[in-house]
Amino acid sequence: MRILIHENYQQLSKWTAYHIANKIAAFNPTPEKPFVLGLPTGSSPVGVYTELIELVKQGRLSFQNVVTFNMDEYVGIPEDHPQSYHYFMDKHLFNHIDIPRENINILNGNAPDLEKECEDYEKKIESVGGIHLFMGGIGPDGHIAFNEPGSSLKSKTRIKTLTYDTILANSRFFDNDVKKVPKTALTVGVDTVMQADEVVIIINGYNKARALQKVVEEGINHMWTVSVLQLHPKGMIVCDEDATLELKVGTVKYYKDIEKEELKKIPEFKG
Ligand SMILES: N[C@@H]1[C@@H](O)[C@H](O)[C@@H](COP(=O)(O)O)O[C@@H]1O
Repeated sequence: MRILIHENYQQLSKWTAYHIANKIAAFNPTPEKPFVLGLPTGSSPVGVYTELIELVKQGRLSFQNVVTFNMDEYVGIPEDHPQSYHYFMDKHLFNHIDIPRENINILNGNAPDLEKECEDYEKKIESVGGIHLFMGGIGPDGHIAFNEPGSSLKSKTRIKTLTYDTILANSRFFDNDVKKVPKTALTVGVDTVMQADEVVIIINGYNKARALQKVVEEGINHMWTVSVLQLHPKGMIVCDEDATLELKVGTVKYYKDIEKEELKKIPEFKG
């Protein structure tokens, strides 16, 4: 598992966006052979989305042959609700890039049969040949997508009940009223993410420091679901200095040293 410690959020966002853009360009996607990208919501990826939009606007990157799968969606709020993940993705990415609407996949939290919706989502991922790169964020409790503590590390797409911690954390988007936050969500499973060829997880800010410490310095544990990344052959955490607060000084030095060439690069986009 690689850990890239960037000075700040801006640098982290730029590095990650350029990393993704380079992967798409190098793949040389076509309608028959699209690049398949897994995407998260939340505040963590917003900087990456802003950078990707900029590359598209400059005419240097195209999403014409990119197929996306989002991680999760609340159950029971309308798609045009400002806090739905459908709305979020349109606002922060899809409305500003050249991706065909039919290439966008987001779980439908209002489907008449939610279990079938989840099964169909897995089948759809399979039918396009799997996900090439899955980008993710984490909750302060180390959850990935909505795989709350205690989720099976082999889980697939399904309905999950949200923990009080998550409801509380997300109430900032619902007028700070926990009662307004949906209590269930549809989410890809831990294993759905792990099946991707490459996984890139963004961890930024002080409130993620404890989770980062668990994931990097402790073992794989279902109580910190993102820790399963230790098993991925191409797993990467991209974090900022703030998130490293709980890591040992030696750990931080170690990763900064082995990644120093990569960090120096602030990658160029070659596409
Ligand atoms: N389901 C989402 C996660 O996918 C996301 O990673 C997390 C963190 O959000 P933020 O990036 O705003 O901290 O929020 C929600 O729980």
